Amino acid sequence: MWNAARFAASSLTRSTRRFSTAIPGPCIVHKRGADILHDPWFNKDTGFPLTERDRLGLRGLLPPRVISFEQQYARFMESYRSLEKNTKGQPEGVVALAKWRILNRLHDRNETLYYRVLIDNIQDFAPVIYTPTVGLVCQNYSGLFRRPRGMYFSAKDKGEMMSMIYNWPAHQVDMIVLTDGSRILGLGDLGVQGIGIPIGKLDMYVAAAGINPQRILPVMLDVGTNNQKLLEDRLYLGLRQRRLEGEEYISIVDEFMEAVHTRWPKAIVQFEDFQMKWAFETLQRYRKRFCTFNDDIQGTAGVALAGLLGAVRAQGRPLADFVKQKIVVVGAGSAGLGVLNMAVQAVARMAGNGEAAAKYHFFLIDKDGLVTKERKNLDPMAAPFAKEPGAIDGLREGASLVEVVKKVKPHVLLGLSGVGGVFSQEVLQAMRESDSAKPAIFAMSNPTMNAECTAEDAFKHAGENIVFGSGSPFENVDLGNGKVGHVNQANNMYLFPGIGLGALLAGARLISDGMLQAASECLASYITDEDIRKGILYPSIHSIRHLTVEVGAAVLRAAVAEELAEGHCDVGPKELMNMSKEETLEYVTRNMWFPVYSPLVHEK
Ligand SMILES: NC(=O)C1=CN([C@@H]2O[C@H](COP(=O)(O)OP(=O)(O)OC[C@H]3O[C@@H](n4cnc5c(N)ncnc54)[C@H](O)[C@@H]3O)[C@@H](O)[C@H]2O)C=CC1
Ligand SMILES: CC(=O)C(=O)O
Ligand SMILES: [Mg+2]
Repeated sequence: MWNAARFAASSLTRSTRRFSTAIPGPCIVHKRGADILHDPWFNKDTGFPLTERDRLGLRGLLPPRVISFEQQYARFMESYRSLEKNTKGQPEGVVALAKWRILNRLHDRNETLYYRVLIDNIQDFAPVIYTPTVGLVCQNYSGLFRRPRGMYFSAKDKGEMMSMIYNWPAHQVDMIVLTDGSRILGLGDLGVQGIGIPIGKLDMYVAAAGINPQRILPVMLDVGTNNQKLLEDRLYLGLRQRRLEGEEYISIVDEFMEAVHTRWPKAIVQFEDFQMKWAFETLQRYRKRFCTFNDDIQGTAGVALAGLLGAVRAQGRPLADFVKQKIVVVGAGSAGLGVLNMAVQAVARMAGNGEAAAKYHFFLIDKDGLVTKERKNLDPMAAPFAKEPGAIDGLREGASLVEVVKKVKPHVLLGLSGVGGVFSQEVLQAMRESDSAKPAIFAMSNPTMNAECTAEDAFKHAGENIVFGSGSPFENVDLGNGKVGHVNQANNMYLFPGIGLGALLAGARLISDGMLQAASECLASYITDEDIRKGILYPSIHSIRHLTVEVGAAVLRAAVAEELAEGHCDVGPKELMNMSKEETLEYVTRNMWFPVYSPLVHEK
């Protein structure tokens, strides 16, 4: 297995590392000849040196000229840039899918080159392999399907999973992203087609956290779909049945979790894009037994909290003023409730009083308007945030968003509703009357068409003085006279890679609230006061690998402090405990994979 392609980590800076002359250690392969060319983990295309071609039985299977990694890289980028040029003016979706296809073909052929171009060009490529294009890919997945990636466990595999898990070719798996496809971004139930999400998230793990791509596993749990259009689609590749519910459903997830942990006891499982009821239920069910977390509930909450704290700083106020901020959260799903729970914990910590007082300033709105205690069938997860009807500015059960904003004059308006445009012109204009000198608007739903508002509309209607964040990327807004409205990408991608990396390198037994809080605080403190004054709440995606080192180290140190760290490979818990902050950063960086061609050595 590939274990030596690691770079001297201390040289990692905020900028991207260029081609190095350091000779990477060898990598053992158990294949020869054409089998290697067809294995994207080991394939180097025309980059195999002649001696290696001899060693591996490749002579004659490739054109004779050896092309260097740098030349291959340049050649790929040239094709990508000409594709961009040639598709100019074509519909957005067509261009997006064409870009995804060219990257996907490289992914399927040569992972080393793929991850290198991804890391170096993350700003250009993240929107293709992650949100927004990944949403379009999922919607069209059955038609786009050419080669499988990851594993599929279906309701038909009940009783077989313990043996199926051994069909995966890698001996070791560190990071698993699992979905059941029931709530893919803001696009709803996409059934088996949701596999694109675990693939995209794990690509971000490799690019940002340096997780070895041979040790990642995207997984789809196909328990059916309630999407009628898909059930009637003759091309649909998933089970053509309605979703399992209740005991039948949970027994499938249980069996999968047992199978994974039998084969890879230290693997971390990230739950992604589960509908709310199962998102919370599975989190409670597994978080104490396995090293697992729910990205939509916990990763999103950490990123949002960092943004909320940044918004306080942007107003020129001390952090302690967070307890006085009035925050309207639109969307009472797994993401919105996750954010509120974490924000309440933060307020309670800062104010040193009970959580009940903290909730006073938080307002929750769902598809039926303001959530109050009068709500029929009030969801128990939303109940702690339900307001006493009439108690605040006379606001009644089900009050509309615009009414709430007009009466509350919130410091922050945060959308996790999955509904595009729900921050209408009237709502945004009402934010001009906010009690904040610099109101914050977060339109966090994905993909772009599901964002609660566009960046342009936010600055146009709510005023130039806002801070703005969106889940999917938007261009900065030209405000005229040389002024720029900065757009932050408020996306859990700034935390989940570091959470997974820190937990992995700690050998954490589980992922605690303290570890998640450490991740969020690390992100919040990453931004300088000077940047905050410009409305910058999150780092540029260029810095994501550097940020992830810091987040990973913070998570690791929190695991050590809580005595949850059992050690990783040959680094035991005592050694982790004795590491200084700098040594922890160095340890994390040293263990991150970086794509270079390693000499391949064949072993039977
Ligand atoms: N930026 C980021 O990092 C993340 C963004 N998200 C996005 O958040 C969105 C929601 O995700 P979940 O909470 O998991 O979904 P969910 O389906 O659990 O919850 C959606 C909530 O929105 C409410 N809602 C629907 N229509 C509404 C309307 N017109 N006005 C007000 N509320 C309305 C629903 O009642 C429900 O409470 C998705 O679009 C997802 O892409 C989720 C996780 C991370
Ligand atoms: C970003 C993410 O996890 C979501 O939109 O679901
Ligand atoms: Mg998600």
